[in-house]
Parts: sequence; structure tokens; C-alpha cells
Amino acid sequence: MTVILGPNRYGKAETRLVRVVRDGVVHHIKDVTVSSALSGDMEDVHLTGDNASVLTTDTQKNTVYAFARKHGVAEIEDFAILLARHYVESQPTVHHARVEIEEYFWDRIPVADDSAPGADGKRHSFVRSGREVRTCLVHHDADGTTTVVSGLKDLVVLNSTDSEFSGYIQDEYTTLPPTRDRVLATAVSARWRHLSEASPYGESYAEVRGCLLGAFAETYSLSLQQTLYAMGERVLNTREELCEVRLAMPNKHHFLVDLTPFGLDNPDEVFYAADRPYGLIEGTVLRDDAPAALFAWE
Ligand SMILES: O=c1[nH]c(=O)c2[nH]c(=O)[nH]c2[nH]1
Repeated sequence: MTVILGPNRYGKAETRLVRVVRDGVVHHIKDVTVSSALSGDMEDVHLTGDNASVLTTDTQKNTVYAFARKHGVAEIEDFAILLARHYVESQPTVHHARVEIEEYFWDRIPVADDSAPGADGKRHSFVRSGREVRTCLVHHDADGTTTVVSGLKDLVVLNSTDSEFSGYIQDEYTTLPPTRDRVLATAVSARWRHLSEASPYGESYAEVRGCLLGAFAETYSLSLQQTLYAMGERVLNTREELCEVRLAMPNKHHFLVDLTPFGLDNPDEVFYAADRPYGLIEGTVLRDDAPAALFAWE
């Protein structure tokens, strides 16, 4: 028996970056967390402690900040591609780079006394948005292949009707009563794979988000699984730059509270919003001609 080194990668996780763009008195901010992981000729560092092949994780962090200054941060996918290509193309020992970015949204705080022309009552004050987190995952390989997956998480949605659940298996442990009208709530995590790295990432993100919300709102739901499929299907029917959508949706159960001890009825008005346990519904929706995913999701 011989022990050998298996798959490995290393990098700087969760580099926090806030980039301010000063357009006169009107400022813009981009708030992101960048994680990079590199792999390649890394046998020696593991087996003998020779670090000659290692682009340090500290350097990776510094590169994120230097690139933010030199290139700015527009769409997170473009920034991730820039970094991933740089690591692979600048270092012969690095054969593969994985860059993951999260973006947090901020809204402007309108100000009353703003006299600056063109400032439109908004200058340099922001409030962290209650919106979802935008994500991307980019891989670039020394063979020239780039894969891009975009996504979002914590998109919290609720339908207060138009959701049923019945007709499921009844075994000796089943107690769940069927319902013809329930609250359906979830926090959507969705990721979608681009066919090429030339996608219009900003427009694509806004449209996919709209598709997910639209399908959630407009689907009369017989199960969260059915709603999940409808959401992925709408994305792929709308956006031709995409070939695969992966969704994870916790079923945020809302239980009707029994108010009879207090002499009150409860006609679907007062609910206990349970946080755990929760059903977790996960699924992939894809075009039947989707090319091989390679390492895109890893
Ligand atoms: O939409 C649902 N899907 C399930 O699979 C399930 N299971 C459950 O207990 N409630 C629900 N709801």
C-alpha cells in the first residue's frame, strides 16, 4: 500500500472588499466577498514542504484589492473571470483557479438638503438593502476553459394562498393533514450556468431574478417541488444564454395556531412561523442539449 496525495486546492477565503467610486459628489459602492482557490503543481508543498510553486494566499488577497483599484468592480462575474485568468496565466505552477464572489446590495439614503446639481437628492449615504445576496462561481483552467455560474441566495418569498398539498403517501407514520390552502414560504437559493463567458451578466441577473419571482407568484402550487420546477423552467425559457438552473428551497412551514383555548376561531389568519425543522426541496432544471458541466459547479 502506498499513500498518495489526492485532489487539493488552496486559497484565500472571504476577502472582504468595499470599492467606492467617487463620481463628483455622487458616490457608488460595491460590497463583495471574494474567495479564491488555486490548484496545480502542488505535490512538493504537500510532500516535502518546498513552497516554490505556491502563490501565497496573502498574495491572492492583495491581488483582489489591487485589481479592484486598477480595474474597478463592475459585474462580479467579470471581476471573478479577471482574477481567475490572472492566476492561471501569470503562474506556470497554477493550472486551475476557482473564484467565488458574493455581492451585498446597498440602497441610497435620500437626503433632503442636497443642492448639488444632478445629485438628485442622493450622494454618499447608504443603507444595507434587505435584498438577497448575489453570487457567482468562476473556474478557469490552463487548457483555456472558463465556466461561469451566477446565482442568488436568501431571496425570501411568501404566497399567502394558491398553495395546496395533498395526495402524498400515507404510511403508519404519516400524520400530516392534507391542505387545500396553505402559506407557502421559502428562501430561494438559485444558481444558473452560462453557456459561455460572454453573457450580459447584469441584465441576465435582473431578468433571472424577475423570472424566479414571477414564476413563484404566478404558479398555483400543488407542491414546492412543482413550484421549483416552474421557476427553473421559466428562467431557461426566457434566457437563452443559460443552460442549467439549480435550486434549493427550504419549506418555511407556517402552522395555523389553535386559538380555541381562548374562545377564538382562526380562519387562516394567525400562524406560527417555524424555523426548524424545515423541508428542503432541491432540484436541477436544464436544457436537454446542455453541454457537459465539467467543473462548473464544484
Ligand atoms: O410542498 C411540499 N412538498 C413536500 O414534499 C412536503 N412534505 C411535507 O411534509 N410538506 C411538504 N410540502
